[in-house]
Amino acid sequence: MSQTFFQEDRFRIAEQLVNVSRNFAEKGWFPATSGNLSVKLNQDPLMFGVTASGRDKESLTIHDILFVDGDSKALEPTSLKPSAETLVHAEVYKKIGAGAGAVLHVHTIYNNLISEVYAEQGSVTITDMELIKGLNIWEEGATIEVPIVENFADIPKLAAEIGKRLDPRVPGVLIRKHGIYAWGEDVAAAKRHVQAFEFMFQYQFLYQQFLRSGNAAQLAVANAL
Ligand SMILES: CSC[C@@H](O)[C@@H](O)C(=O)COP(=O)(O)O
Ligand SMILES: [Zn+2]
Repeated sequence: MSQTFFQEDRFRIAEQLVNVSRNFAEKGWFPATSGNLSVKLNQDPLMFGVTASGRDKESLTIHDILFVDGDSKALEPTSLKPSAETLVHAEVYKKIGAGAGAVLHVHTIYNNLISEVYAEQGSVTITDMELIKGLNIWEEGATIEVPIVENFADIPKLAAEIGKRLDPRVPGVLIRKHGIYAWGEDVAAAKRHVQAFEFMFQYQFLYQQFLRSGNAAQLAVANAL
């Protein structure tokens, strides 16, 4: 990769990350500086732009993005520290290849709830929802299994466990009581995937709660009258 290409792309990439960061921050998907974002520059050798650790995503700027290699080492001198979870991004890029051009990580109430409710099963099954098409899965009545991994504090271990569970058809992995990592071939696709997952997690959690509340039985009786 030439230095010119790198210089031209870094600005474009940083701007894309800032835009998606502001959008998700408005939804409250980055509480307490949580979350991290990246865009791939090159697959082999791996190079990507990633958010600096501990940044408030509501006020992210292009100066909060640094460029790293597959071992999370900065590609150029910088005072910025890469996200503590940079190795997870690298793992997704290495394992998914061309299908992962951007990786987005958010912490939300519903992805945390759903990851805990289905933790013992090791995955959450989502079936026959229109927004599965938002993941670019078009078959009628499709079913997906979103993997759930334990929230290991050891990041190399966390990255390795995520790597073992990746399914190229399903562009996301939940971490138990932590959040989701989702990816796509570019930032727009990764953003769409995060939105689709979050919608489906919220629906699934609330629907299960509705079924357990007894309202479903009342509704069935009312419909039968
Ligand atoms: C502020 S708690 C969240 C962190 O522990 C981590 O999970 C996270 O998502 C952000 O880490 P960061 O190093 O800022 O990229
Ligand atoms: Zn996190």
